[in-house]
Order: sequence, then structure tokens, then C-alpha cells
Amino acid sequence: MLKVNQISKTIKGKVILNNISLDLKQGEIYGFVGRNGSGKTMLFRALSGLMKIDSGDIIYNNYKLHHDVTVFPNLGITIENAGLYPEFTGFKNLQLLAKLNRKIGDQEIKIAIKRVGLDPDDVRTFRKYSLGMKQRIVLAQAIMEKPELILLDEPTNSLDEEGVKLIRQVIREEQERGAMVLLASHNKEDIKLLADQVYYLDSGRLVDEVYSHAK
Ligand SMILES: Nc1ncnc2c1ncn2[C@@H]1O[C@H](COP(=O)(O)OP(=O)(O)OP(=O)(O)O)[C@@H](O)[C@H]1O
Repeated sequence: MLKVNQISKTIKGKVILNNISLDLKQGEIYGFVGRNGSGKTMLFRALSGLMKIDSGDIIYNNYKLHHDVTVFPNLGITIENAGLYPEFTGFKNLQLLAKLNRKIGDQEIKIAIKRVGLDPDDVRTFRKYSLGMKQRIVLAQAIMEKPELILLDEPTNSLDEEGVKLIRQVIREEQERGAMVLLASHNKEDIKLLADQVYYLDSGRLVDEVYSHAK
């Protein structure tokens, strides 16, 4: 259960998040749509603890962000390039990140890399990856530890048709495993095919619940 109570954030006099409240359940996929600059990425940054909010609370499974934890323990997030080292292979990068909390071994990392359609034994360094490959490895990093809460910001925007299909399947599998997935996307098809409920952001404000349907 993710509970967001009236969170707000202003940067340099500009309201970025305006009194946003959400009540989200485990095992659901939530879509977030809205124009460029409407606040989707900033909302995800706030939920991940990467950006401090000015007011309001974010509570996940009884842990209050910035109070009980600085980051939720069971969180997976895709951030562009995710701080990956350009001179290491995809596998080596994920191995380094996995070592930070020692929850998984090489086998799980390899499984995650295969799930996104990449080769764990690829000797190419991250720097030489195509845009789509980078996007895939970043998703592998987000899911490799089987997180309960997954924040995906535009996970398919650099992918070819086959990649889009595969990644949608991975997102569905994560939901089936019981994860809660928050998905920001300009891809209407992603939202239509995946989201159980869709929220619309406009100038940092949650304007509307576009639709909700039980699958
Ligand atoms: N580091 C920053 N410092 C100050 N303002 C920022 C920063 N990053 C983003 N913003 C502002 O925050 C607002 C929301 O941006 P955000 O990136 O969350 O939009 P978005 O909905 O994700 O857009 P897009 O669809 O283009 O990804 C915008 O007005 C943007 O200019």
C-alpha cells in the first residue's frame, strides 16, 4: 500500500508538485500521463526519495519516507542511465549495484538481463550500448531484486517494436508477481494495455483519474 498525502514541492518559485494525494494498492499497474513538464518525473523522484518534498507524507507499508527510511527498501526504479559506468559491461554494472545490498547473486542478475532481451555475456561496455539497449539494462537493474514497488519513467520510448512488446510483457510479469508498478508514459498504447488505473497530471497537479478498470 502506497499512501501519498498532499505532497507539494516548489523549486525556485515554481510549483512543481501541487498537493498530490494517492492511495495505491499492491499488484496494480498505475499509469501517469500528462504533457511534457507536467511533473511525472518529479513525482517519481519524490516517491523514490531522490527529491525531498516541502510538505505532505509518503508512506509505503508503514514506512514513512524521510522519517523511517531515506529510500523504501523494496523499490525498483528506472532512471535514465541509472548511474551506470560507461566503461563496464551491462552485467558488471548490475553486479556492482547488486553488491550494494547483497540480496542477489550473479544468477539472478543474468536472469534479469535475459528477461529484457539482452545477453548477460555481452562483452561490450555500456558506453557502446545503443539507446534501446541502455533502456533495457536500466529496466533489468530496476527489476533484478524483485522489488515490491516499481517506478518506471518512460520505459519503452527508445525501443523497437519487438522491444516494446517484450518490456510490456516483463511489466505484466512483475505485476503478476505482486509488485505495484507506477508507469509514466507518453505511449498511449503502453498505458491502455498495461494500466489498471490512469492519472493525469497538469502543471504539477493531479487533475483527474482518467479511467479505472479491473482486469
Ligand atoms: N532539476 C530541476 N530543477 C528545477 N526544475 C525542474 C528540474 N527538473 C524539472 N524541473 C521542472 O519541473 C517541472 C516538471 O518536470 P518533469 O520532468 O517532472 O515533467 P514530466 O511530466 O516528467 O515531463 P516529460 O513528459 O517531458 O518527461 C517542469 O516545469 C520542469 O521544468
